[in-house]
Amino acid sequence: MIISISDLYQKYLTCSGVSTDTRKIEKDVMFFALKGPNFNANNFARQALEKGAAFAVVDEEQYVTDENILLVEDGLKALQQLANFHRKTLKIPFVGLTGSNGKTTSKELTNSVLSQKFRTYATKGNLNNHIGVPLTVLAIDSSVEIAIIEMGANKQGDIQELVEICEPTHGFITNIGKAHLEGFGGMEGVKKGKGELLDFLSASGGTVFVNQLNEILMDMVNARSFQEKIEYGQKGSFLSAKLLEEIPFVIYEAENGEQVHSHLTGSYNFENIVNALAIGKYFGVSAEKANKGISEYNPDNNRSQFVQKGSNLVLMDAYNANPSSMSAAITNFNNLKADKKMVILGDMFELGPDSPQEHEAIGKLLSTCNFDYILLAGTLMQAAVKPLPLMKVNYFPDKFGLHVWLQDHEIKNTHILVKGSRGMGLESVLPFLDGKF
Ligand SMILES: CC(=O)N[C@H]1[C@@H](OP(=O)(O)OP(=O)(O)OC[C@H]2O[C@@H](n3ccc(=O)[nH]c3=O)[C@H](O)[C@@H]2O)O[C@H](CO)[C@@H](O)[C@@H]1O[C@H](C)C(=O)N[C@@H](C)C(=O)N[C@H](CCC(=O)N[C@@H](CCC[C@@H](N)C(=O)O)C(=O)O)C(=O)O
Ligand SMILES: Nc1ncnc2c1ncn2[C@@H]1O[C@H](COP(=O)(O)OP(=O)(O)OP(=O)(O)O)[C@@H](O)[C@H]1O
Ligand SMILES: C[C@@H](N)C(=O)N[C@H](C)C(=O)O
Repeated sequence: MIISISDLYQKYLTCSGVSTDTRKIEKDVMFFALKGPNFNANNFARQALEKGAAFAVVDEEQYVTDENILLVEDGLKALQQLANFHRKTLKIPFVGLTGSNGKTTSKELTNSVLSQKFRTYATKGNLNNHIGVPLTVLAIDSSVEIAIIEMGANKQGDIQELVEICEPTHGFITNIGKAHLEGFGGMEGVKKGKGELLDFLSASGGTVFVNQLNEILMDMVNARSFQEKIEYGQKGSFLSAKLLEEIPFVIYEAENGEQVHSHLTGSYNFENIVNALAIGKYFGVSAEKANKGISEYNPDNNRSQFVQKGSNLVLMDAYNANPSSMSAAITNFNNLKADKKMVILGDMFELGPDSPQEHEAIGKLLSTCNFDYILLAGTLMQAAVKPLPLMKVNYFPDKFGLHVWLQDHEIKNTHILVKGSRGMGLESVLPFLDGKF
């Protein structure tokens, strides 16, 4: 018999957590069997119990072979409904955020600031989709005072689905950029899709935060009405900070006059910092503590991360790439003072019909920069070569050619930017960059 969500919730309350993967299972969890492109996890229900799960939730009756295997109509929907059921029991602020770029960094910074004063729970890593958001919500226990939920999308409707699960009380959009253009159907589609967070906050009496310096976001916010609107970024507004240096690392002057040194590079990361400062101030975190939260945050996972390789300093930004973040990273790197500079750039995915012109635009931007080496990899990046006839460019249709080139050329005392879409996995170049070849 199909179990109701409220009965499932009573069982969840006796569990140590929730898991969707028998390869990473922990004792006494509730295992949800999901279906994906590679596996039907109903097949792993018994294995989940054997590995220590307290219950396994399946959506095909033939797998109900134990009293602790529970049947639901649809495993994914049940996971989402359970998360929302749990959400409704948590009477705490939920800060929801989305945007084309800077979500993870803004989320980590916001968490770092708020955790100076509160017990917080923030999305782990990048668990930001229709599976990741429910898992995040279900990991929040009653000791948590503020939740920070990152929401990702690659098409319209995604954010709508996520806000209905996590019901944010507060929220902001980091920015609107040229990311996932294929699924969103262009920039207007991105605005509409990301705007689903604003629609929810508007309809539910929530609080919106908006950086006044971002005209697109201001227009989107001003097109809706909100119970509470917190505008920041400009002198005289709710909160402002002054960018003093952006490269190699952002240094800013805070409202309390402190000069704060961050571990983040580029003016684009200053925007992420200001988001976190505004939210911290709203929730009553003192300026000193908020600044401490910002200066303590050090990026990892290949997002704007400086790595020393022999005599070379590598700016690893290979977690993802799209026209907005690629342009921001190139422009920032161009401003960096160094004797020798190299860029290793890979394809940007999910751009649909705009892909050739967006790659070409990156070539045009590179033609205005001053780099000693330009290495471009991937079939899409070929379009970036055209605007660079007079420059010394090395183009490789695949990573193999790029690796061979790096093996054959001894690169020393050079600053190197590495950026490309996740699917390119450009972190593979790291072993070739320590100048030992
Ligand atoms: C469904 C799932 O969680 N899959 C993960 C799994 O994939 P796998 O290759 O093993 O195969 P299946 O998906 O077919 O598996 C089905 C289930 O079977 C489980 N299972 C498998 C084998 C086994 O021995 N035991 C098992 O229990 C399995 O765990 C499945 O539950 O493993 C992969 C490797 O770890 C994971 O990568 C895969 O995760 C998928 C992709 C996923 O969506 N995970 C979420 C928890 C998540 O939040 N992932 C984020 C990335 C989110 C993201 O891409 N965000 C985008 C925007 C969102 C767009 C949205 N519309 C979308 O389509 O997602 C952004 O730009 O930010 C992360 O992992 O970082
Ligand atoms: N405010 C910003 N504007 C433009 N680009 C940015 C901004 N913040 C970060 N980036 C770029 O995007 C990269 C990824 O940052 P981050 O992981 O914070 O974004 P994200 O939106 O979470 O991406 P994803 O959802 O793919 O993880 C950074 O390394 C940087 O190149
Ligand atoms: C990894 C995923 N969240 C993402 O950002 N995809 C784009 C297309 C990328 O990899 O650059």
